[in-house]
Amino acid sequence: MNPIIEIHNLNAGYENKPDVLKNVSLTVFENDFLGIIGPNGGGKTTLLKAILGLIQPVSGSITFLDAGKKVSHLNIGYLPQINQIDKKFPISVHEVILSGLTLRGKFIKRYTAEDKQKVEPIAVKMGIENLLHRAIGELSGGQLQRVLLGRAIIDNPKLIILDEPSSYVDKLFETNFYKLLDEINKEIAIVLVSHDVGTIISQVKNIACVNQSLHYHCGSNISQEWLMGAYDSCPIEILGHGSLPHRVLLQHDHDHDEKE
Ligand SMILES: Nc1ncnc2c1ncn2[C@@H]1O[C@H](COP(=O)(O)OP(=O)(O)OP(=O)(O)O)[C@@H](O)[C@H]1O
Repeated sequence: MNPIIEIHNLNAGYENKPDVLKNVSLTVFENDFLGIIGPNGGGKTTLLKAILGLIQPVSGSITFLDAGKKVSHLNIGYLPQINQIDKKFPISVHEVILSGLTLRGKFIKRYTAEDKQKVEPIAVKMGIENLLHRAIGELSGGQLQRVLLGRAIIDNPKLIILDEPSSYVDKLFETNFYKLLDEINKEIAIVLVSHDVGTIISQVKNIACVNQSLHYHCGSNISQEWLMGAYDSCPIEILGHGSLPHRVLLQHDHDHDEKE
């Protein structure tokens, strides 16, 4: 498997909190489906921001690769948490999907007719072609999620990053959404952040737990027992949640097991 992102000994954070991520190393592969879990405030979003270039590393490196060769840039689609979207903003589904196309390198910063033609096939793929002219304020949470997914993939990215995609949608939408992600994953690598460990277990190929440092767990065939063993230094609260195992990682400290 070819790596597309290699992170080595990354230290990153914010001006007033520079040590959110400590010594983080991680590889994301072509067609990977990597689940990122961890407690609130553990640094999951900060890791995504570092990958997206929204914050600069204090030290360490993030390298992008294409067919084994280092490249300066990787085309990454991002699907934000839907509570970050202002649904009152007067914009149509068509416009939101179109806005995922980068205008980088274009002399005239305007979408062409050719660009606009790319929207409909994406909407068909997402099953929202009948919503193209609706305002986003008229959509359900699940429909908006699909619109944002369409926006994330329209520019043919190598990787899409999804931050908590199943929050605020019901179980049926969630199941259908993950079927869609499986389809997309045949062509595009996915990094998925979720608090729902049950969802992560049933969907992803590899898992990373971020809590200042990062623990990587390779493989998709993860049993409850495996998870308990792998996280023996992290208190995990087990909750009943339909037929899926559902756990919440409580605040824990990876420095502790590194010293052992
Ligand atoms: N812009 C910022 N400036 C300063 N500190 C920040 C900033 N954004 C996040 N933090 C802090 O960095 C730490 C990690 O936050 P981050 O959002 O990466 O965690 P998370 O794992 O994504 O959390 P959650 O699961 O709650 O979304 C937290 O202590 C948070 O308060």
